[in-house]
Amino acid sequence: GSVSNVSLSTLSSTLNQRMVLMRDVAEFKAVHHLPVEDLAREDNVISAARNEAAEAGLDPQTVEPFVHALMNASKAIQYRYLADWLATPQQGASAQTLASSREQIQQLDQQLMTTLSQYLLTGSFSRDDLTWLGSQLNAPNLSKADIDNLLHALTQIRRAV
Ligand SMILES: C=C(O[C@@H]1C=C(C(=O)O)C=C[C@H]1O)C(=O)O
Repeated sequence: GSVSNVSLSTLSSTLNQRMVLMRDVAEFKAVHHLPVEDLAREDNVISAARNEAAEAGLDPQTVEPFVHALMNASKAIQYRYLADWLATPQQGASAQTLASSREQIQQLDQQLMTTLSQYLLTGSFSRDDLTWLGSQLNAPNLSKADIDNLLHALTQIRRAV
């Protein structure tokens, strides 16, 4: 129905926005010699997402694999940028601060949970919807395997009973 079509396109654009932010995150980390993986931050992202999921009427436990898949894709995107920049260094880099990127990530994650909850009101993910969603994910440096992992994790998300 039209409600789920709207939710699905919101879902794809929110996911794209989150993954496009990874260029700034990678640039900041490159400039400041910070590692891509930050496990303390990942713990915060997971617990915030669980809270937002519960708030939005989702089963928080079913959201965790999806958030993990999202963070794996986010790290893979950053590693690919860093690898490319070894051969072609960035000139006059001017990324926003990591704190500001993380604020945006937090808001996008909240948006993801409310959108997912709305979408799942009308049923579970159909094969066609997953195919369409996969075709819309177009952030630079996102691989086919990253997309497959994300889509698989999406199908595990349930509304709270
Ligand atoms: C995006 C970042 O890089 C990695 C990916 C994270 C994410 O996708 O939320 C969180 C922590 C890092 O392991 C970050 O450091 O904020």
